[in-house]
Amino acid sequence: MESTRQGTKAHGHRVTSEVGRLRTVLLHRPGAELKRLTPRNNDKLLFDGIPWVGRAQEEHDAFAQALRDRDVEVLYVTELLQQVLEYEGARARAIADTIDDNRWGDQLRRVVRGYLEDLDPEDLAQVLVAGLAHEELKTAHGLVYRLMDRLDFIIDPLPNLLFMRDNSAWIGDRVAVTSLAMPARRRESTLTGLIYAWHPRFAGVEPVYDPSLEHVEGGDVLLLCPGVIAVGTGERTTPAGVERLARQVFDAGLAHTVLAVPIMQERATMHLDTVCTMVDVDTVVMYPPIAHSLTAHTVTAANGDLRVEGPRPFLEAAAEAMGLDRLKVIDTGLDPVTAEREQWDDGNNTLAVGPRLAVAYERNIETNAHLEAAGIEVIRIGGSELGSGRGGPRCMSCPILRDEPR
Ligand SMILES: NC(=[NH2+])NCCC[C@H](N)C(=O)O
Repeated sequence: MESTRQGTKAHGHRVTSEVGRLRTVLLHRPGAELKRLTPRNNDKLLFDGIPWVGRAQEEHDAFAQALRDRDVEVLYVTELLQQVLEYEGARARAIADTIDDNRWGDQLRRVVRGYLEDLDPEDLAQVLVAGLAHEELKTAHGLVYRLMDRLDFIIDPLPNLLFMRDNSAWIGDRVAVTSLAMPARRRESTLTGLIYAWHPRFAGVEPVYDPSLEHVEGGDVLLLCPGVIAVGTGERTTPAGVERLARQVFDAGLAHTVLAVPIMQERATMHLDTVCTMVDVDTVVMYPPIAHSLTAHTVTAANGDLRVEGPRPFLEAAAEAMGLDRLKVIDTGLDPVTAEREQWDDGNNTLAVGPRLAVAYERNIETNAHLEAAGIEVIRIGGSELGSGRGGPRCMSCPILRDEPR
C-alpha cells in the first residue's frame, strides 16, 4: 500500500457523554498476550490472576456480540493496527518506538530492529501486542542477550490492552491519546496513537492529548455531559495530569468545566470508573461507601488561566456544572461486605449503550438487581476470566461515536 492516505471513507467519531446512544466502539479481543502471564509476572503486568485464555476470548466475543445485537459497530484494535502497518511510515514509527528501550544495548537493538523489519504487517502487529520472549529471538548472541534471564521478555507483552478505555478517550470530535502511568502499559498508547495518526478512518483527527504529557488515563475521564468532564486523580491520573487535560480541553473549546476528583490511591480504585459510572443523563451508579464522601475541585477557564474552586461534595459540584438540580445516585443498597466484593469485581463499571441501558458483569448479582429495580435495563455478560485483570465493561471499551445525549 502506498504511504498516502487514500480511499478515505467518512466515518463519524464524536463522543460528548457517557450515555448517548452508542454507535461505534473500539475493543481489543484478548489473545496471545494473555498467554504470557505467569505467577512470576502477573503483579508487574497488573493482573490479579492467570486467566484461562480460551474462556476469556469466549467471554469477550459474547460482550462484542451483545453490543452488535444492539446495532453497535465493533472495531478491533489489532485489525486497525495491521491495516496501518501496511504504510511504510507507520511501520517505521512503530519499530522506532519499540526499539527505543534502554534495557537493550546497541547490539540487541540492531538484532531486534532487523527481526521486526522482516515481519509482515500481521506478524508485526502480533509482536507489538504479544511481545517477544527471549527464546523467540534465536538470532541474538550479544552480551545483553546472554545475560538476560531466559524467562524474561525482550519486548514486554501488553495484556492490559484489553482495557481499551485507558489508552485513549474521545472528547467531542478529538481524541486524547493518554499518558499511561504504569510502565507495564506505556506502550499501549503508542499503538493507539499510531492508529489515529495513520488510519484513513481517522484522517484529519488531531489529538487533544498525547503520551508525552503528564499522566492521564482514560478510566479516570468521565464525560458527565457535553462541556463537563470529571477526572479522577489517584493511582494513575496525577493532579498535574488533570490540570494539563483541563488546559488542553479548554483551549480546544471541548469543555467549560473540569471536575478534579481525588480517589483513593489503591488498586481496588485505580480509576474513577471503578467507583462511578453513568447510566442515564442525570444518574450515576456509585460504590455506596464513597457516594457521599467523594469530593471535587471545580476547574474553569479564567482570563487565559485556570480558576479552581472547592473542594465540594462531588454530587453537588457535578450537578451544578451540569445544570441539574440533582445528580441521582442509584442506591445499590448493599451491605458493606457485598459492596466491597462487587466493587472489586467491577460492579460499578457499567458501559451504557444508551440512556438506562447498560452492560454489566453478571456475577455482581446484587448490584445488577438494584440497577434493575431503579429502572435500568441490564445486559449481563460473563466476566470471570476477563475480570482477572480488574476491569469491567466500561474499562474494556473505547466509545468512538455516540449520539448526543437526550
Ligand atoms: N478503566 C479501568 N478501570 N481500567 C482497568 C484497568 C485494569 C488494569 N489491569 C490496570 O491495572 O491498569
